[in-house]
Amino acid sequence: MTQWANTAVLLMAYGTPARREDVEAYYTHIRHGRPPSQAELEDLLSRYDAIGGLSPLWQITQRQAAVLQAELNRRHGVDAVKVYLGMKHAHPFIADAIEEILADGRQRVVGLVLAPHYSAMSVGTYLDEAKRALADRRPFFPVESWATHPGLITLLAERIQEIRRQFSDAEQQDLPIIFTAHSLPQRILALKDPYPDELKRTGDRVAEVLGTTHYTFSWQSAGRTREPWMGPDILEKLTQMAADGFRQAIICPAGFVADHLEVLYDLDIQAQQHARQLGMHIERTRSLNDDPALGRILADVVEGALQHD
Ligand SMILES: CC1=C(CCC(=O)O)c2cc3nc(cc4[nH]c(cc5[nH]c(cc1n2)c(C)c5CCC(=O)O)c(CCC(=O)O)c4C)C(CCC(=O)O)=C3C
Ligand SMILES: [Fe+2]
Repeated sequence: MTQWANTAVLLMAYGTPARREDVEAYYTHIRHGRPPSQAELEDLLSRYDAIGGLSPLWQITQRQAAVLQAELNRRHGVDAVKVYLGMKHAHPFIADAIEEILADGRQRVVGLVLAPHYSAMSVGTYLDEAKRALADRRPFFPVESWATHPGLITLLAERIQEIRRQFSDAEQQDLPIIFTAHSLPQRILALKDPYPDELKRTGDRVAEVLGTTHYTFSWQSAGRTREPWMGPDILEKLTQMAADGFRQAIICPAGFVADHLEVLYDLDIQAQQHARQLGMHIERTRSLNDDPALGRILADVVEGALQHD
């Protein structure tokens, strides 16, 4: 029998700078302590400017914690399972959240990342940081992946159905779906990292629910580093599709659960502009953000992690 009382959910997300003055420190943290060049910093600042100055990610992350908390309260009573936010690259950091959890006297910790697809380089590093900070002081129940949770599949399928209506009847006759996630350095492939397959499993299941075979995959938002990153990048993908005669497509950024720079800039500004130049009509699916359905999915995932306690 699972004991719910005194459980903590360490809900982890990327984090974003709270103020413009914090962008440099944030970027330095992402780069493992190496400060960016002036040009790199200005490039990042100009992308934030293009989406209105800063990212809404932190506000959305807080609302996502709230919908999960509401669902856990409904299922297990108020305060039995309490959600704590820990960011990878901004305040409150993962280690800060762990200290708060211990100070509150919580007896077990579920580690859950707001990204559905496991990679040792993404979700794996959040879980490693949580484990390091917890240092065996409480039992830890990590969630590695929720890529094929049935609720996630249904929700993404609904988001795709919803965006179809933005296209004319004629366009809907030939409307491929492009599932995207954040690119990672190519070296993860040599390590047999599950990440590409994780995204594929999500896309395959969503397409199956929609009853379509008209879909493909692409990576986006590759980092500005010297090493090669996984492709095809979404911009190359659109170029290729235009060359193959496609005039429209739906982009479903299945690797992300919130509106942030990668969605609002890389897709809504950069990819849109590229598509216009190619004469293509593209639309992206609405982010999950604080949809109560996301709260139910995350609550299921938390319960699944504790099943064997
Ligand atoms: C896998 C992955 C996810 C998805 C899973 C998850 O969510 O964890 C993700 C999400 C995000 N990445 C974000 C921001 C950035 N990521 C960067 C750079 C990098 N990302 C990487 C990986 C990922 N990142 C990597 C390996 C680097 C290179 C690091 C290096 O140099 O060694 C840079 C540096 C500049 C640039 O390259 O653009 C920025 C500004 C924001 C917040 C944006 C906002 O504020 O709204 C979000 C949600
Ligand atoms: Fe990133």
